[in-house]
Amino acid sequence: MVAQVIDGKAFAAKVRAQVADQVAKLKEENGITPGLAVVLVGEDPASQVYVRSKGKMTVEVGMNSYEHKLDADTSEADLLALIEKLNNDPAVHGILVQLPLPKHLNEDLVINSIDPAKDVDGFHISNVGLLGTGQKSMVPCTPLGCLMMLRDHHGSLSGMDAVVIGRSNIVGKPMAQLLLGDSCTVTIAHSRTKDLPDVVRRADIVVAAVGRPEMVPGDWIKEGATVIDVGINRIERDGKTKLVGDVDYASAAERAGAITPVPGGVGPMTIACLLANTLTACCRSNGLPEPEGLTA
Ligand SMILES: Nc1nc(=O)c2c([nH]1)NC[C@@H]1CN(c3ccc(C(=O)N[C@@H](CCC(=O)O)C(=O)O)cc3)C=[N+]21
Repeated sequence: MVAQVIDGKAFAAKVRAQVADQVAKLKEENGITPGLAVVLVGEDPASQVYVRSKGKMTVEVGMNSYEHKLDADTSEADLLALIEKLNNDPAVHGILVQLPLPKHLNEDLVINSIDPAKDVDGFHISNVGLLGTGQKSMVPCTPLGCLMMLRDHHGSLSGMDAVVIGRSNIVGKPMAQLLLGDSCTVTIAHSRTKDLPDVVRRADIVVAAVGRPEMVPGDWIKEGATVIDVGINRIERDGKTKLVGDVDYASAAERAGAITPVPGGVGPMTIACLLANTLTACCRSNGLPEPEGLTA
């Protein structure tokens, strides 16, 4: 089988266009402009690239973008004070604190200081609990993007066997919750999983989110399975830097029914879902109906 390529870049452009339409309507009918605040602590070059790209796309869909760049040695008290200010700012509907944070800052404490209604990353313990109990929440952007692509490709996911490789709070665990919510039979696999290849071979849906370049070879993939590759790993090959996923694309594409490429798969969907979440947060805070097709 030669896999159909799931074009995340094109899908993300469609999602952003939907968001832009709704933002235009909000402005015209309600005089409201959604606003997203992004907080970056320190100078990690990769983080700077992502933050720039998020800011650009936020403005492109017609929202207000507020960027806060803080020195790497910013104190926890100063960061918490900024978050408190953003929590109380009515022009700000979404707050994202770029992760990872410098070591001296307590990530859990910082994330849990964000107003859950503005937590567009969906990392606050309240949102994690709401998602886990099937209640309305803010859903983490990367898993939401994966779910949108899976629903678009399959229609219903009901009864499918899904294996999520990776158990992070940011991707693996919320991804498993969303798949369970769509009535998949879900396995969360990780570095200690016994017979990982055989576990993966049972799956109709494989979501790889481990952060290890090309660790899933094609012969772990069941013929016709759908492969969602969340990994974004920068590697050196033939003297050049190259972006690869957690899946060995070439061999997996020979067996999968459908597969997301890296780059151009999950990554662009993550940012599109961040904008979708900001719109959702804005609608909810104003007591307006939620945007259709942009929530879990
Ligand atoms: N609080 C927080 N929320 C995040 O959502 C968050 C974060 N912190 N820290 C860093 C990671 C990483 N991340 C990406 C988003 C888009 C691409 C993306 O668009 N990638 C493109 C191209 C990447 C490239 O060329 O470098 C692609 O895959 O096609 C990648 C990575 C969001 N993150």
